[in-house]
Amino acid sequence: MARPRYTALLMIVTIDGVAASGKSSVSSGVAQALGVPYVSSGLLYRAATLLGLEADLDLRGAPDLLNLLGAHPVRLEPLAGGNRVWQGERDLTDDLHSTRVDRGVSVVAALPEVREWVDAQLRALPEPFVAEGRDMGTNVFPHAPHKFYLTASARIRAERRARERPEDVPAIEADLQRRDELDTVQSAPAPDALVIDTGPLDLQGVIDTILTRLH
Ligand SMILES: Nc1ncnc2c1ncn2[C@@H]1O[C@H](COP(=O)(O)OP(=O)(O)OP(=O)(O)O)[C@@H](O)[C@H]1O
Ligand SMILES: Nc1ccn([C@H]2C[C@H](O)[C@@H](COP(=O)(O)O)O2)c(=O)n1
Repeated sequence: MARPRYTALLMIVTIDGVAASGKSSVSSGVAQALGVPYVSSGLLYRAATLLGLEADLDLRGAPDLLNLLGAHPVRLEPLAGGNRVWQGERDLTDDLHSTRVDRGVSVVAALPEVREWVDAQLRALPEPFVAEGRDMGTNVFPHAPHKFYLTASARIRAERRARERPEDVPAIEADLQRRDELDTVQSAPAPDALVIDTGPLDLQGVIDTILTRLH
């Protein structure tokens, strides 16, 4: 294997941030530059939400949700170009970013039992990787040597998301602000994380900002 260009190659890099701050896109770009997978922790919360919705469960009911997840295990496949989430042979990935999942996932993510379920899967993954989410640098991988936290105004984030979805910006902005509030508990930046306001930067600019700190 060629000599690593970045000191982070053999470690964990955490990229946390608020909803639609660019975590997945930036993590994918950083991971591809490093030649390592990136891990999208939010997808596991989204998968639990989707399966709970499909089973018509009360998303506040941890026991039924955990029974469902135990009976039909979910697997996160971290790849440098993007994550896939499987339940048996079923690829759930393309159904995880719907508005109905968006509107239910904060409820599921607030359940301690579901957080333990997610954290156990993340900590079992073989290093190195880039881990993105809300609490990678605070709770899941507190000893990671390289931590980043992405922010941007709700309006800027909504404008970016509107390019992906046929919804108007004010509606998306309101949804993002609601999710920000619901996710506040687990979304604070780690004290040793570099906070990056992505508002003035394009996507590559954010990726480069991070890579320059990984040499
Ligand atoms: N700095 C940037 N400049 C312009 N567009 C960006 C920037 N960062 C991300 N984007 C775009 O904003 C949208 C949201 O990014 P992304 O899905 O990576 O955010 P996220 O934080 O992972 O979202 P979620 O919290 O919903 O998982 C995507 O279309 C992405 O390409
Ligand atoms: N480590 C994490 C990752 C995500 N969540 C919550 C926050 C969101 O409401 C939801 C989906 O995350 P996203 O795909 O938008 O990054 O899951 C969390 O609590 N902790």
